[in-house]
Amino acid sequence: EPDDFFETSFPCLNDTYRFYLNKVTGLDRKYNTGALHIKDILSPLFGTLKESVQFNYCFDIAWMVNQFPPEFRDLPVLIVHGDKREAKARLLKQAQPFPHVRFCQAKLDIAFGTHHTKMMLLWYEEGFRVVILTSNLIRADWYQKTQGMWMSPLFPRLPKGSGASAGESPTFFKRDLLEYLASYRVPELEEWIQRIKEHDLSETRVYLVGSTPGRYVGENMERWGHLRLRKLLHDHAEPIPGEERWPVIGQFSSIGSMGLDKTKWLAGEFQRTLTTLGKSSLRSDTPVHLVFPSVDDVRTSLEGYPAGGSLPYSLQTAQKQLWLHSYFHRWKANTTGRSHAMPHIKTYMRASPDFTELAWFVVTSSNLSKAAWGALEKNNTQVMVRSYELGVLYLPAAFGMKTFPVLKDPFPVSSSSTGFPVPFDLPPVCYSPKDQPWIWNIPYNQAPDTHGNIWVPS
Ligand SMILES: O=C(O)c1cnc2c(S(=O)(=O)O)cccc2c1O
Repeated sequence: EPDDFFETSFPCLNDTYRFYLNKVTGLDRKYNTGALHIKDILSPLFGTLKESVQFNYCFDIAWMVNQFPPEFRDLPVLIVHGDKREAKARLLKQAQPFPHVRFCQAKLDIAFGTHHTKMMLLWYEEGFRVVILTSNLIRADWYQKTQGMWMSPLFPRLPKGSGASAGESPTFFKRDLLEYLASYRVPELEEWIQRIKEHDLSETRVYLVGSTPGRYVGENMERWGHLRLRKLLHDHAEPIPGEERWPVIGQFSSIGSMGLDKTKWLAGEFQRTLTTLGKSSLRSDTPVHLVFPSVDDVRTSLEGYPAGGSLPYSLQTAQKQLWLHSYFHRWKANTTGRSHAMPHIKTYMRASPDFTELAWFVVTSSNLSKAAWGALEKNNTQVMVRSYELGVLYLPAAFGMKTFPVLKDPFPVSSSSTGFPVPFDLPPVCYSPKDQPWIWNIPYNQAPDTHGNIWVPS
């Protein structure tokens, strides 16, 4: 049920799951009803903004300022980023003309870690809203890519003097969000932690799945990354008869080094997590489908080869793990009209053998990488996470269901559907023998893209 004046006035949003795709320029309008542009998210229709925080990786500050409606355009914005040294200087220089934009540098003390987390904290006159998303704050990420977000309900202020545990949700989202923010250990977020404490987050039905750089032992191993996901699936999902035949699907826009064979991480600890449902886990016979665009998917996309600029799979990494490519499936999304809008969204899910039901669904900033999800070390007594990541887990039990039915036609969106709007076609389609995974740092000059261009990286 729409939770407040704002959402009822916005055209038909799916407020069962609050999972939305970005608008894509150039699609039939049918495929953009219920999809959101950044200007929609920041619109007064969702609340009267007072201040906001933008957690992200890549920023175009002047463009970002312009996405706010004029009446909100000079309200304070805090940027949480991971840039250092010259990159940090360039970022701060971008904000020279905008005194209302301030910065907070996230600590990145482990090599190759990045600040991938994408989140908006929106403080309104009327309350508070959280958006967890996959898009950078640059024009190209909101133009012709498939991107996703979870948009929270409007969280009202708690009555004065409410206790510390007030406003908690059945999924402990308030505690977990506060712990995630506290993990930055930066003064700039203190006032935001305090503000969130004063609000009622009890209507939240998703679980928070975050990553914060560090080396974790003991109970702390289950706080972040894939061991956090495993803990949630162990504690809040039910075993399913014949679950070994329920495939796992991972879909992402970049890939890290997975080691010399599948046992090193993917088919070991990561698959053990993804196949957990209640007490049972590692099903080594469970099908694992990985969705990553082929060269032809990129070539024939709306953006053409330049879409590959946001699919940073390098030749150096790919040639060390040719075994991985046998898991790959094409990017096909006729269901959402987005087969030619390359994915920058990242999603993970467990589907029924006939792909009509889901046991769970995750939308996140996390790509297929040990840096994002964490990797066990020291004989499985420690887990190392390199990057900041953030996503949400949808579990049927939190929606009073046993499984999520897969929604066949998500567009135009229907606000009351109980079907889950999976953003791409199920079952995923295997690469043909001629298909190759997109690799971003090699030339493609044999066939022109949709704009008649070839790709010759420098
Ligand atoms: O959205 C992100 O968090 C993100 C992070 N990194 C990217 C890179 S690279 O830093 O890996 O070279 C290259 C192209 C796109 C990227 C991107 O979209």
